[in-house]
Amino acid sequence: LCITEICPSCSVTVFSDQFSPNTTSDVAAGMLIPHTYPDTPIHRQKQWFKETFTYLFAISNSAEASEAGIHLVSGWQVFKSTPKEELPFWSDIVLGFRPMSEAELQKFPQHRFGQAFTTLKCDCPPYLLWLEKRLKATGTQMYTRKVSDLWELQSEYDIVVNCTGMGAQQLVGDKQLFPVRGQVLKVHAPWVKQFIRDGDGLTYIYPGIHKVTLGGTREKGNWSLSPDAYTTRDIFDRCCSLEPSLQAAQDIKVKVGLRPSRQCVRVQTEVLSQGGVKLPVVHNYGHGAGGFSVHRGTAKEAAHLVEACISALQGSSSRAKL
Ligand SMILES: Cc1cc2nc3c(=O)[nH]c(=O)nc-3n(C[C@H](O)[C@H](O)[C@H](O)COP(=O)(O)OP(=O)(O)OC[C@H]3O[C@@H](n4cnc5c(N)ncnc54)[C@H](O)[C@@H]3O)c2cc1C
Ligand SMILES: O=C([O-])CC(=O)C(=O)O
Repeated sequence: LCITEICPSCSVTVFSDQFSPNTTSDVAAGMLIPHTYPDTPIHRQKQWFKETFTYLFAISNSAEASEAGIHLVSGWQVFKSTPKEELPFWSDIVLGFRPMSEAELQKFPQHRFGQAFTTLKCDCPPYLLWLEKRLKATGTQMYTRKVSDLWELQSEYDIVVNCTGMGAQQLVGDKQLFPVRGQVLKVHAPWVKQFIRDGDGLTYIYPGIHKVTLGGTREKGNWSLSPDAYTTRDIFDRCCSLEPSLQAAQDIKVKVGLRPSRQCVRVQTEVLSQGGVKLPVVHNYGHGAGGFSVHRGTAKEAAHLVEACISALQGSSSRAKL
């Protein structure tokens, strides 16, 4: 979508072996709370988050909000002891960030410190379907197809953009990319209106428009997409200890996804070459646990890399195909 906005003269084709609701992004809670990428400079991560927050905040204030599944949500991040970094880098981007009061902390007898703020949440899959609709409206073609080698696209396309998430491990042999398995529950508990996140990142309660997401797990190197019954019970118990009213939650569904994790998101141009023929590839994958929080920022940066590739394609047809 960003490419169609930044490079409007391009024709864009999307190939994917899975579409919504069968992607990792469909499993996510979709909360805008960044995760830090250790090898990406903080100013770049902050810029990605700011662009994403600004973009979604505008949608949340528009008549599109409910179809797009974007809404503001207030709540608390609570800690058993005061964290080293009391002010995270994103504290001036979310709204109304402040330390929790003693009165608020009384709700969490096992926690000593907390941060209250308002952020945005994307409800998935509605947000993904809304994006798909907007993309189709630009004339973009979408096909179900698994790409086994980027070079197979060379004869038909001038530039390839690789947004394959965990699939990049096989597709481009990226050994720095690893899965971090996450299991979550989606439950019916419409009285829960505030988000609650344990600062250790393991337990969270995120109310969406129709369902509340209860999490979670972080299992590095585990490729299993099968729900685990013991883990379901454990997540439920942990969430009930933060919000006891969840004991009355109904209609519990279990979902599992593999976070495409890396020390840094790979937003980068690479020029493949075979027998003197070149194929520019713009990579945009490796968003780990924070893809929703930075998706618009990384997509815009990738689209600017595409723009630069188009400028570099001198002598080729004036109408670049992606
Ligand atoms: C349990 C859980 C909770 C999460 N909660 C949050 C949250 O609250 N906030 C947040 O910011 N992030 C969250 N995340 C992280 C977020 O889900 C990911 O960062 C994000 O979904 C990654 O998006 P992606 O488009 O790169 O990958 P995907 O959604 O996996 O999309 C990749 C696409 O590429 C396709 N593909 C792959 N290989 C090929 C190939 N060879 N040929 C053709 N197509 C291919 C796939 O079919 C798929 O459609 C969570 C993740 C999990 C698992
Ligand atoms: O950590 C969170 O708050 C939710 C999330 O992004 C994840 O489970 O990956």
